[in-house]
Amino acid sequence: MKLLQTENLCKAFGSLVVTQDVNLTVDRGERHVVIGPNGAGKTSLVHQITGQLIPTSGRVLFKGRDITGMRPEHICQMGISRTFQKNNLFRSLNARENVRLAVQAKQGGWYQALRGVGIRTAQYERAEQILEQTRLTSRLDHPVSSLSYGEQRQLEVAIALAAEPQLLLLDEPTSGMSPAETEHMIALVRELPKDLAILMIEHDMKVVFSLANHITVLYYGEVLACGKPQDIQGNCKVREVYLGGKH
Ligand SMILES: Nc1ncnc2c1ncn2[C@@H]1O[C@H](COP(=O)(O)OP(=O)(O)OP(=O)(O)O)[C@@H](O)[C@H]1O
Repeated sequence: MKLLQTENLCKAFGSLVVTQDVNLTVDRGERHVVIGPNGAGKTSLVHQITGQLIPTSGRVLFKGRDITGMRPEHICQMGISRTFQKNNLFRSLNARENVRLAVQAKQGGWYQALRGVGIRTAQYERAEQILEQTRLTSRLDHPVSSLSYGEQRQLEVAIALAAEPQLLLLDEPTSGMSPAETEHMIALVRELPKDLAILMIEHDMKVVFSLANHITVLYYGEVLACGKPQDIQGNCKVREVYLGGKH
């Protein structure tokens, strides 16, 4: 059974069809990157998987269960977590507190918050482990507002990991980054546990070919091609509409 499967997924905003019969699968541990020109429907596709958008038709299956149209919190609890194109951090809190709150949310929110100091200590320990995993140990006590842009994006990944996902969705994790920050993010993603599946939207071809073991190309909401990186690189249609273009 596939970890994630979309079946003939369609989404229209009025007469604008942004997802058309998309069939996509992700296996456990797969590093799957979705590419496509601006406006191809990549973010809309991810929003339908994570419940931010309800598909017009078709289904999303996670571990064989139909999750189509479920609420985002419920989908997250089931094992899919995500980052966004723009970050969602508590800017006045430090990195450790941001991640601890995410750990607390995973453990049951307010009920757990009332259960005392022992629980909170364990949450801080878990937050520190995740921040080490995302290369932010030296920034534990720094407020978000003092972190560099690249570090803030790393913190977003840390918060998504706090939900202990089996599938992590990263929406343009390197957009706006300097070359050095991009290299750092590539290394961080490479170091994530091998059994964690990742579905990533990315424009930077260096990042795509550094990380992907599977690529889906979207074009006007449809899957233009799907396969291993070497197949995509050699695909004439893809080269014509995408890789050979300005992207
Ligand atoms: N809520 C909405 N209402 C109407 N149209 C929308 C909505 N959200 C997205 N769209 C349109 O859907 C199309 C696909 O947008 P989407 O953001 O999914 O593309 P994308 O491939 O992620 O683009 P980019 O690479 O620029 O982020 C665009 O034409 C966009 O304007």
